Amino acid sequence: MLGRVSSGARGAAVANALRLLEARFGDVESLRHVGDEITTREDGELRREDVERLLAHDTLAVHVKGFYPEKQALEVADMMLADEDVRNWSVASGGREAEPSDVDAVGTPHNVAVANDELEAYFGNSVEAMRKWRYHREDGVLAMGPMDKFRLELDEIWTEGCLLSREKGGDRQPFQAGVPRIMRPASRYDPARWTRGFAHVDELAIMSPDRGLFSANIYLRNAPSGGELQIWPVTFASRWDFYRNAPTLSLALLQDAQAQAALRERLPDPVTVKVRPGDLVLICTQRPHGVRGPVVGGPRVSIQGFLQYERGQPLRLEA
Ligand SMILES: O=C(O)CCC(=O)C(=O)O
Ligand SMILES: [Fe+2]
Repeated sequence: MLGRVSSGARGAAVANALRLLEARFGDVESLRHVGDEITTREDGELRREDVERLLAHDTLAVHVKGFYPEKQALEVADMMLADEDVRNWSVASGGREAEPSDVDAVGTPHNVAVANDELEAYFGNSVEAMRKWRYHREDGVLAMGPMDKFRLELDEIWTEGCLLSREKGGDRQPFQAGVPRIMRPASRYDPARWTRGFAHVDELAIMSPDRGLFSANIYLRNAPSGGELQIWPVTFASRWDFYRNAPTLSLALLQDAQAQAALRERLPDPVTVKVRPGDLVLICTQRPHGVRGPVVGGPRVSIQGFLQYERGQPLRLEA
């Protein structure tokens, strides 16, 4: 009888097979994205045709300038910076201990709640956490938060609409639509720390036109220097393209200076998106992307939500 192979041994064997495959057939250059890079809208309108192009991987990003009023974006950013519930967005990657990341979150992102076994608190607080940014101004007027506007308008324009993801069991509580992200200048220079920004994927998977993981970011306040969104223009839509380049692509899961340097050397140069307070940018998070570092001179504030896409189903927003 054959002995059972331990999952660790199997993992190592698979990794080795993929390394051999890449040495023989890998060709990152062949993944270079063809077609449009950034779809930019100057009029503040989120359009169905633009979302369609993003989901079909015809464009690297949809950039809607002035989606949310700039003055209000700065006001909401100040509320976020003053919030007491700030925590570091650290999650373990590549089977390693959780490491501090260069991003703070206001409240708790879902993946952090999973890693820390805090799902009960996450779902107990998700509605309240969203309503924080839907607020009464001093003049008594009710203001809609940036993610509120995005959810409403995406629901209006998208064929199957847009919903919040919901808890599987329990009370079927909603996920949060978005989590505020704060990036601050490094408090000290640490030569061991990678400062150019973390080029990463949030999910490592073949880019299918039928399903995928996307994200919506609404920018609320910029740092004086650094903080642009960068996207590496590669598309891997077939199994063959994916597996024969898998060892290189998987470097985008590691927040490690050596892996980051190797990844940047092998990928084509990134496309840089300059954003202003109030801009909305939609991307596919399976394609390497990151925030250009170092962030210098002041904090960068944004709010981010993930969009789960499955053809024929409503889009699902979660964070
Ligand atoms: O903050 C940004 O500009 C990028 C955020 C990000 O990594 C994402 O949306 O997946
Ligand atoms: Fe990301």
